[in-house]
Amino acid sequence: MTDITTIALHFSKADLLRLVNIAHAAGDAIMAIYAQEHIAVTQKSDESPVTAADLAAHRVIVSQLAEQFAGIAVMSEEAADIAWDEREQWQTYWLIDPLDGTKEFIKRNGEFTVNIALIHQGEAIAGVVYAPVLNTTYYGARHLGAWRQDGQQEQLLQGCKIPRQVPIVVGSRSHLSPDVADYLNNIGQHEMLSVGSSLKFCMLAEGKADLYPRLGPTSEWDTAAAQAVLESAGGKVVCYDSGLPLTYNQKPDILNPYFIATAPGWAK
Ligand SMILES: Nc1ncnc2c1ncn2[C@@H]1O[C@H](COP(=O)(O)O)[C@@H](OP(=O)(O)O)[C@H]1O
Ligand SMILES: [Mg+2]
Repeated sequence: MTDITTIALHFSKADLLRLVNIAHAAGDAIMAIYAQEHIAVTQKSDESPVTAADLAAHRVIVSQLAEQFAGIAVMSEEAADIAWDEREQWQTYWLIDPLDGTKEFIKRNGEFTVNIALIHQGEAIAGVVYAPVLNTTYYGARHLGAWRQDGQQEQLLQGCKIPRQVPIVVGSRSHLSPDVADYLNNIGQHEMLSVGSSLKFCMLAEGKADLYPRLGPTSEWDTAAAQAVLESAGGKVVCYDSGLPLTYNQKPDILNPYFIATAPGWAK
């Protein structure tokens, strides 16, 4: 067994807390830019926005991962130009979105996150999602569980203990698609919450919502860390068409298929 496989298969709570510290360091870099009066925004080739905060967080994460978990490949939203020929060989790698919810960051509503996931054989097996403005961190790993940390306090995530009569659905604040609107018309009575970034998955993990239908585009780095948190809490993320779990690095295209994420205990 190689060292890398050992890390993936024996990922410990101590390893997870090291990842949390890396996400917090990236959050500090983001907040230094958030505090500035003017935030310069550049459009990427796909017309999505990028700021100095995305790039600063990327650099912090990549350098600290290399220091603390040497030898594991990294794919980041901010360094995604890696040929399929090369990455299809990867059994284990870090998949990161240094700043998910860039539009929310620009709007300064706090609903943006740092995301670091460990992918092993196509599955998101560990992940950290940190919302620096909210001072809240969600983290989890398969076979360990999932937690929420506010300051020093840590709470185990297990979804909602008592099923709700009227389900709460979460959707994107900035990218709600017509397909989601159609889906919602067909699910009967529900309450709708609009939230930016990967926080939506975390709300399912902590029992604040029941369902997150994403019938619109996302990339693999948008979902991996939060999927790891949600699944470690007992929830699910499945492809809308196939009903199979959402997987990573199984195809050249980095876009995810449409998916449905559900809270622990969701049975409808
Ligand atoms: N047309 C599109 N193609 C690919 N990804 C898209 C997209 N529209 C939105 N997204 C993704 O949705 C993410 C934001 O999620 P939400 O809408 O749930 O807040 C964005 O992450 P970034 O902010 O990291 O770019 C972006 O990657
Ligand atoms: Mg993103």
